[in-house]
Amino acid sequence: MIANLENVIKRYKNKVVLDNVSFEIHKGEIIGLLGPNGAGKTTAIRALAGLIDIESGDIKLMGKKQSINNLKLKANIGLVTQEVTVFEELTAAENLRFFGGLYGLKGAELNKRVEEALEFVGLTERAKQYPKTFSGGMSRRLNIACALVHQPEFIIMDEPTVGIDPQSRNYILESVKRLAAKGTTVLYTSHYMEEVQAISTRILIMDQGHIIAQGTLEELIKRIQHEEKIKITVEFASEELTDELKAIQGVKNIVQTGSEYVIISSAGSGNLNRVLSVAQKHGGVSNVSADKPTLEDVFLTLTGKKLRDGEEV
Ligand SMILES: Nc1ncnc2c1ncn2[C@@H]1O[C@H](COP(=O)(O)OP(=O)(O)OP(=O)(O)O)[C@@H](O)[C@H]1O
Repeated sequence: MIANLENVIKRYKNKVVLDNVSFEIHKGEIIGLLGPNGAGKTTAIRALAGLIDIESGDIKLMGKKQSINNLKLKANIGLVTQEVTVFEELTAAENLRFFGGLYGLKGAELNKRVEEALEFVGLTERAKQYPKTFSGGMSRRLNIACALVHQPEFIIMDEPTVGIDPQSRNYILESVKRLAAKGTTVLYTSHYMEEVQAISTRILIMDQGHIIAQGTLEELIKRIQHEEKIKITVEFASEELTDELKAIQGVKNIVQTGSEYVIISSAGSGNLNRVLSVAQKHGGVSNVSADKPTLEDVFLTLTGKKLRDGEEV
């Protein structure tokens, strides 16, 4: 077992940010921790990495109790923070030498690790350049290299792809898979469900301080497969239409984005005709589809919110 959180509670002032959070991470897994802004992902990671105290509960890393003072345990993990934390006045290689040095690496071993880390993130050619000359994506890749120069067995990445170009984003996602193929365990947080869906061997869904579901993508989708999902595009969206759709028997959730409505009903509701006749009454429908469920639907069914913007339905 790489990590184990048991009934972890963390509060900031009066707000419970981690509310009885429990999960396990096993060797070689790529865990995708998915949740909207403010769900508690970064707080969970900080607690796991021993950067903050918790109010109650237990956190174990590699079988040992995690705490703020456990420096030895921290040496076994790599943490890629949301903010890029490289030094602008050091070259890419010098940054890596600095971080490697913090973990006690020196001499030939340090040189080798620095070269490997640069190669791993595709920055070998940029070794002697300063981060201020880098694109956002390249800086993020250097940030990742700094967190893995000491070759930790567990690497935690907090939204490493926010605000970068698609090419660097793909590069980072591929590098996560390559890390896992080498036996490194990865915890990857994101509010992009496509990323989590693409790389994770197991997914944890977090909302308002709770882990609300966990499992493989297939397992999570199976949980909601009995739901009906109807997508319609209407000619005239209105509050009255939304209210009438909500009132149809069996309808559990409705998400409206402009003129598009996604209507989730419980199993066997057979609501397609009812939905269409309500929409007809309000000006007609220009498009209808019934899609296969995605991770976004799992989130929507469990929370009644869209993942991307945390918007209430
Ligand atoms: N140091 C702090 N002091 C007070 N409140 C905090 C602190 N850190 C986080 N919070 C609050 O705790 C909640 C969870 O925040 P957290 O950063 O863990 O969420 P998140 O899921 O990582 O979101 P994001 O994707 O925006 O980073 C938020 O409501 C946030 O405002």
